[in-house]
Amino acid sequence: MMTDPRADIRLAQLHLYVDIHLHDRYLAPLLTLVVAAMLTNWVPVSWAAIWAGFELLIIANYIRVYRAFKRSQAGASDEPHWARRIALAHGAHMLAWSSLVFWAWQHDNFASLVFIMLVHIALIALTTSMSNAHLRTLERDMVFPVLALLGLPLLELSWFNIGLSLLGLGFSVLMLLVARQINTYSTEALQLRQRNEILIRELELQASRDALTGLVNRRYFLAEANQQLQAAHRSCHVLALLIIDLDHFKQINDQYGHLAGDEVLGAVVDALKRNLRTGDCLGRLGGEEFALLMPETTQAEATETAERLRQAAAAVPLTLQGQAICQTVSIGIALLQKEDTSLSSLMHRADLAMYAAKTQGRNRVVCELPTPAAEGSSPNAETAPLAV
Ligand SMILES: Nc1nc2c(ncn2[C@@H]2O[C@H](COP(=O)(O)OP(=O)(O)OP(=O)(O)O)[C@@H](O)[C@H]2O)c(=O)[nH]1
Repeated sequence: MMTDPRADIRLAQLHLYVDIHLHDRYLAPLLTLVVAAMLTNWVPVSWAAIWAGFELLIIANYIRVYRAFKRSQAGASDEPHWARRIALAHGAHMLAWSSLVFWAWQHDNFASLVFIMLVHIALIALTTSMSNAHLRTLERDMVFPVLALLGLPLLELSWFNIGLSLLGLGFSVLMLLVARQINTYSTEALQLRQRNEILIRELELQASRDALTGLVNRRYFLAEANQQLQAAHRSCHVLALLIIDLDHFKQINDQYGHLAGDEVLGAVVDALKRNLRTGDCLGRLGGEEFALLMPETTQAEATETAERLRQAAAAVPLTLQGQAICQTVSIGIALLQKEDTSLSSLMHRADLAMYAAKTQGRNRVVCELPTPAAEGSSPNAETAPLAV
């Protein structure tokens, strides 16, 4: 399913926001205790304790929400939900700290003023630098600090308080502009990363796929087959390899042209694909030759599948220049033996079986003769002669 790339980026930004804010789990409780101790200069100890108690609960809650988000493996469509939950949980923290203005404010008390401004400036500076990763949450985080600044003149309507409020608001606006700029840069960086990931995925796909048929290419198939071969040896499982080759395909090209030949190749491969089991790997070795790797497959099962594929290819309805065409395939089967330490001997035997099918008239399946131990058991059998 396609997702909105901007939604993916917003989700990545929310992760960034949470990662940065998770540092708070050590610092915020400590700062809370220091500030509560200082608060006792202007409010009774019990009030400061209540403030600290609430704030510690709020910290525990937003860290719980952050962790739940990190564990949730949320997709891009869940981002608005988590952004709201996180903004709500962290908003409570912003409210608690912004409210210090009202707890500590005292008429004509210089120390209280310094405390308020210090806490408030630090709050705005920390918020804009820590929350800028996710713009919407940053804006929500800034609501309470700004409201607290606007509320200063309500405590005492004086030019001094109005000036402080304006200075604070000016500082907040400036910090917000800087935060937005940083957010623009981080968005660009995330977009670049996203584009790179898409390009790398496309390149990897192109490097492993055959453009005409969409099958895995020779290089990928051989790597996959080598891995399957080692795994089959380790677990003593049977493994079958089929080589599938189109019959008299040159005639199609010569008579109807290369484009028509491409069409036939595509149609035959589509028919083969429709008849595969999950777990089997069909690859294009080159030209009109294909290979099918069938893990945990006995000779009887491989022969049955090969026969099904042969019939499916021959049944593909093809019409070229008004003429009905029947494109057949010849299939050779080899089963993994204990002496097949590398893929080449197994492929060689499957190739020999396929050529035997060609020489015997094409449009048929040939399997190397099973030794008694090979059928339905481990790949520890002796190599057998070809059988038709
Ligand atoms: N249209 C098209 N033709 C291809 C492609 N790859 C290989 N071929 C052609 O496939 C033909 C293979 O011819 P041959 O190797 O003589 O085999 P054949 O005619 O199928 O005969 P047998 O295999 O003996 O039955 C050649 O004409 C190649 O040019 C391809 O991607 N598209």
